[in-house]
This record gives sequence, C-alpha cells and structure tokens, in this order.
Amino acid sequence: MSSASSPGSAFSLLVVDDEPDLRTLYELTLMREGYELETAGSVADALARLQRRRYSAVITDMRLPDGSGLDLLHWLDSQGREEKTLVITAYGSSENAVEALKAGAYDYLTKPVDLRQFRQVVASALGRQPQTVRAVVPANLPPAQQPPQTFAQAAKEPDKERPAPATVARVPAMPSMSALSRLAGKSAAIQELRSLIEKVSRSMAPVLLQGESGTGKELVARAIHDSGVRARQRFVAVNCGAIPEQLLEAEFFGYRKGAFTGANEDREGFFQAADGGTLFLDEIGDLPLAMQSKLLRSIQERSVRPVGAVVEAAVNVRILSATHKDLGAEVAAGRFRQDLFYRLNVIQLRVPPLRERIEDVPLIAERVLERIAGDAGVSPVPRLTPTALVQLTRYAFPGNVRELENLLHRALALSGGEWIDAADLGLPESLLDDSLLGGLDSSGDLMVDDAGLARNLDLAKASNGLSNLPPSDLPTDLARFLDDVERDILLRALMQHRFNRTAAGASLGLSLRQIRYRMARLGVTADEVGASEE
Ligand SMILES: Nc1ncnc2c1ncn2[C@@H]1O[C@H](COP(=O)(O)OP(=O)(O)OP(=O)(O)O)[C@@H](O)[C@H]1O
Repeated sequence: MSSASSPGSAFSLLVVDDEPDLRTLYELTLMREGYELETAGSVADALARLQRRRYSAVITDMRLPDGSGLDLLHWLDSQGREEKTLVITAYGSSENAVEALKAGAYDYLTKPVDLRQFRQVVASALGRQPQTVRAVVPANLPPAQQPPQTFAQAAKEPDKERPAPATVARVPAMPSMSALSRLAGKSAAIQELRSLIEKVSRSMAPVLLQGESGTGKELVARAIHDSGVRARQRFVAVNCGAIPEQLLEAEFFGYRKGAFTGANEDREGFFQAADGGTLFLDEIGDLPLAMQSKLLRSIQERSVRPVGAVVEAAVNVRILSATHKDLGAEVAAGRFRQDLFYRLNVIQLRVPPLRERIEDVPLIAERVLERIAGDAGVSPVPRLTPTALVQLTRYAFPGNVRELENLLHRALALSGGEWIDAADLGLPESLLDDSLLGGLDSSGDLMVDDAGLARNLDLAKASNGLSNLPPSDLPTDLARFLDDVERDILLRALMQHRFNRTAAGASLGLSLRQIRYRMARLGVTADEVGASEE
C-alpha cells in the first residue's frame, strides 16, 4: 500500500482499511493535518509494516479481509508497543466498540466516519489540536470562547474562563499536586489501583468507579484525567444526584437565549465545558431514567443539542462515572438503563473501603494533616501521637477517607499544639475494634519516633507479633527494624515500671546489667526517659 509524508511532520500514522476509496479519503484528510502517513489493506500487510517500524498511532477498520482490527490491537499489546490505536466500527455495532476499548484502543469511530470528528479524535489521541478545525473558528468570538490555538498554548492556560454551567459542576483551579500523587497509601489494593489508573488513562474508554461514599472515587477520576493526554484540558465533575430533575437537560447540554423564561443568554452545559477534557459523572445511579436516555444518546453520537437550539454541536469528552450503588442490581430492578450501563461500564475500577486497607491510615492521615494544616496556615504541621495513631487503626471508618479527613479537621482545631492525641480524636472506645489491624494492642503506649507515623505503626505491629505483618510490609533493613522494636519494648517496660530499670529489666527477663547494656547500645539514655539509678 501507499506511503505519504508531509515535511516536518512529528507524527506518523498507519491507516488500515481494505476499501481503497476510504483509504484515500482518510489519507487526504490526515495529510492536510500535516501527518506522515502509511496505509495497509489487510491485517497481514499492517503487521508487516508494524514489524518494520513504529508509528505514533494506528487507525484500523474493525472488519478486514484476513482478520479483525482487534488482531492488530492484541499484537501491539503483546509486543508492549506504545502506538495509540483507533478503531473504526460499523454503525450500530456497539459491542465492537466496547470490545475494542477493552482491548486497549484509545478511542473508536463509527462508520460512516464524520471527517471533522475523525480529525478531532486523531488529534486528541496524539495530544494536539486538529489543524483544520482551528482554521474555521470564527474570528469574532470573544477571546474567552476561542479554543486554544495550540496544545502548548492550552497548556499555559488550563483554566481559561468560559461561560460555565450554572450549578453543581466543579472546575477547580489546576491542583498544584497531581491527583495520582495525592492518592496516598502503600497497601496492595492502592498499589494495584495506581497501576490500573495509569493503564486506563492511556485510552478514551469510559471507566465506572465503584465504591462506598468517601473512598476517593473522585480523586481516582482526577488521577485518570491527570495521567492522560487530556491532563491540560478541563476536568468537570458533576454530582448527578444534586441537580433538580427539571434542570438536568439544561445543565448537561446548555441552552440558547430565550429557550425558556429566565434564559437571558446562551449558556454552556457540562458537556461543552468539558470539551477536549474529561466529564466526571458522580453518583450516576441517581440520574432519572429520562435523562439516562439523553445522556446515552450524547455519548453515542458525541454531540449535544442545547435546549432551544436547532442543531447539534459535536463534543469531544472522555466520560468517567462513579457510583456507590450496585449498578448491575439497579439495572435488574429497572432503575438504570442496561444500554447506558453497558456504555459506561467498559472498564470498572473498585475503590476499596478504608477498613479493607487500614494499614494505609497512617500515611493518609499524615498527608491529610499536611494538607489541612497548610490550608489553615497552621505550622508546624501537628503530628499524631502513637496512641492516637493506634486508635485510628482500630476504627472502621464507615465514612471512609472523608470521615478520616473530618475527624482530623476537628482534632486539629481541638489539639492546638504540635501533637494530636487520642483524646483529640473523640473516638469512643465502644467504636473501636482490635481485629481491624490483626489485633493491634490498644494500650500500646508507643514512644514517638522521628521517622514518622508509618514507622510507629510498624513498631506497633511488630510489638504485637511479626506474624501480623503482610508480606509486602516486611522490613527492608532487618537489623534496624529489630533494633527499633527492641528500643520500643524497653521504653514501654520502663514506662510501665515508672522508669525503674531493675523492675523494667526483670519484667523482660533481664538483669539490671543487661538492661543497662541494651539501653546504652540503643541510645536510650537515663536522661531521655528519666530512669532512676537504683
Ligand atoms: N488515598 C487517599 N489519599 C489522600 N486523600 C484521599 C485518599 N482518598 C480520598 N482522599 C480524600 O478524601 C476525600 C474524599 O474523597 P472523594 O471525594 O474522592 O471520595 P468519593 O468516593 O468520590 O466520595 P463520594 O462518593 O461521597 O462522592 C477527598 O478530600 C480526597 O482528596
């Protein structure tokens, strides 16, 4: 098949389609965008080219004479190749589109291909603005409504003001710290979630986040957005349950001046506000059935019609959604449309409740404290005493990370000093449960250690039996770890025996000489603990 290039093109594409006319059409369209291009008419031809060289992206028809576009996707995946893939499916074959997205396609297009959308989708896969779309933007639009001229320019102006939707959507300023790095935790569950976030951020596939309230679903959605090519574009979060039913259509799709009483000007909806970026639909299970149909249509057609408008406008948004409900059960009960569920649930990520990853509490608490103390201008950032920390790890957090956050807010206000103690947390003993962290000892009066909260917790766990340590928490420096444990045990025994070294030593089966030797070796000085010279 053919090969064409344009001078200075930074992007190379492979287009695979068995119909010569379509190949020519795609070729002409993409060459005008300045891409370097090769075409292939079959899976075999495409594989031969892919074995010879790498491309920026591969655009393939689903149905090919000697196989399917999915064969190419699977091959690229098996080789660990980086090419972005776009799949062209027959009209109405949504199964194919979903299958392609699940197989790692960045996005899909439906035949007959709308060329404007085609240019946009290719540009979006490559993280740039389509050239020819840019050329038709009316010059008299106010500056605020002009799309970014180049990707680089958009990057400088991530939060340019546009007429925003009226309520509920949150389009915050660019966070100083990426959401992925804000997602604290070392548990196996969080590590797996982090690697899934990185994986799904590379495509346009809709992701449904499932998890209890307050587990961090929105943070995960932001992390997906931040890690993908849309990071510099907008992330618009919408709480579907908070919008009155009669306003839903106008809020989602916008409206034209005069569409209804009070519509004094044209206004964008959430879709337009998120154009080029990500639309996060929180509590999607709360959307009424009538609105579910409209949403499905917009997702399928990639266009919206503002209330009172005659024509539809194309939009290019990635949809992420979240729910604390079991959407499958909602479908079975007739409260959620099966076809919309199928569309949104291409990839499902579960965000586990905090009680299933209680070992993450110290790190999350530390991060949250840094953030809220910083916001409140409190310096230095207060730290949790080991007793407070142990108490937190004995609480099941039915409200998950949000509840931990609220608790720390209150504790910060109450403590007023450099330390937050158990009493500042206001957790009654009746709510605490020893089984959460493998039987952590509630009376554990751990000594505060400079290495921070997480290590204190390790000590606590170690003091209560190393068998409780999950394999991922095994110490990396055993000698140091055992020294820390020993130091902690000595300090606790000394405290229990009012700093009498003979009694503390005896309680541990050590003579005075032995405990003195151990205290000296570990740097536990008499001054430090106020131990008496018996
Ligand atoms: N792993 C984490 N590390 C640090 N902060 C976190 C973590 N998970 C969640 N948070 C914080 O906890 C709060 C609640 O998280 P978020 O709003 O993402 O939860 P949610 O599951 O979307 O809640 P809801 O279902 O009620 O909308 C946020 O302030 C978020 O930044």
